[in-house]
Amino acid sequence: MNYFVTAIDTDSGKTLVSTILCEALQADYWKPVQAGYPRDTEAVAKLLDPQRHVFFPEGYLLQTPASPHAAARIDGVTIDLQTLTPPATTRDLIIEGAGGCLVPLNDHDFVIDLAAHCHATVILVADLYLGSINHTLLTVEALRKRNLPVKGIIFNGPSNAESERIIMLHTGLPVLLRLPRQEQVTRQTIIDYAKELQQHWHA
Ligand SMILES: Nc1ncnc2c1ncn2[C@@H]1O[C@H](COP(=O)(O)OP(=O)(O)OP(=O)(O)O)[C@@H](O)[C@H]1O
Ligand SMILES: C[C@H](N)[C@H](N)CCCCCC(=O)O
Ligand SMILES: [Mg+2]
Repeated sequence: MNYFVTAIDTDSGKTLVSTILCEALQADYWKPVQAGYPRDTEAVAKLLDPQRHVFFPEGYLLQTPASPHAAARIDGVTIDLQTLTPPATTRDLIIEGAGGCLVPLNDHDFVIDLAAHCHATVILVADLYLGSINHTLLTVEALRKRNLPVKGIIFNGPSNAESERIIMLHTGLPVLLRLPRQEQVTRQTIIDYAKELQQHWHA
């Protein structure tokens, strides 16, 4: 099964959550479009057992840390959604987006279109900064408008009980995990939160 990890913004914790998902589901990992360095694929691979997962090469590895459509233009390439076919694997595949849902890949397609193109179920990462209620509800509206299946939300970083309550009330989505801010992210962090995620996965 393919899972597409998106978020309400860039730097919301998709890479960290993707690593936990790979551990929890014993899944492989693919970042179709990487804009700038360090590569998310390397960050994920560093925290997982290399014997148990495949870390597929990026579809587009762009040099500039910018919106993919702009980074691609700087590199003199155009991102073509049709070339971004998920790699074949017998395991589950965790596909990590770039930035949020409506980040442009080119003048026509958005990151959210990749989720549909990959026939993936979406996992939404939301942090709880002031402004995140609006960003989260808008993101869920955009996903629903496209009839994309959404497995649930993962809240990342400092908690905010009232924000969580109102987001759950309006979206009806299950919370798959709450991931507090870590002083240090180690292999043990990934193992611990993978176990917690497994408990909510089939609930
Ligand atoms: N819960 C957390 N505890 C500690 N550090 C975190 C946590 N969540 C995210 N970070 C750190 O914040 C930074 C941004 O997170 P991350 O790279 O996962 O974001 P992203 O959504 O994948 O961004 P991008 O759109 O660039 O892919 C990273 O340095 C990451 O290690
Ligand atoms: C470079 C960065 N870390 C992400 N990979 C891309 C974020 C694009 C955000 C575009 C936008 O919403 O303005
Ligand atoms: Mg990332």
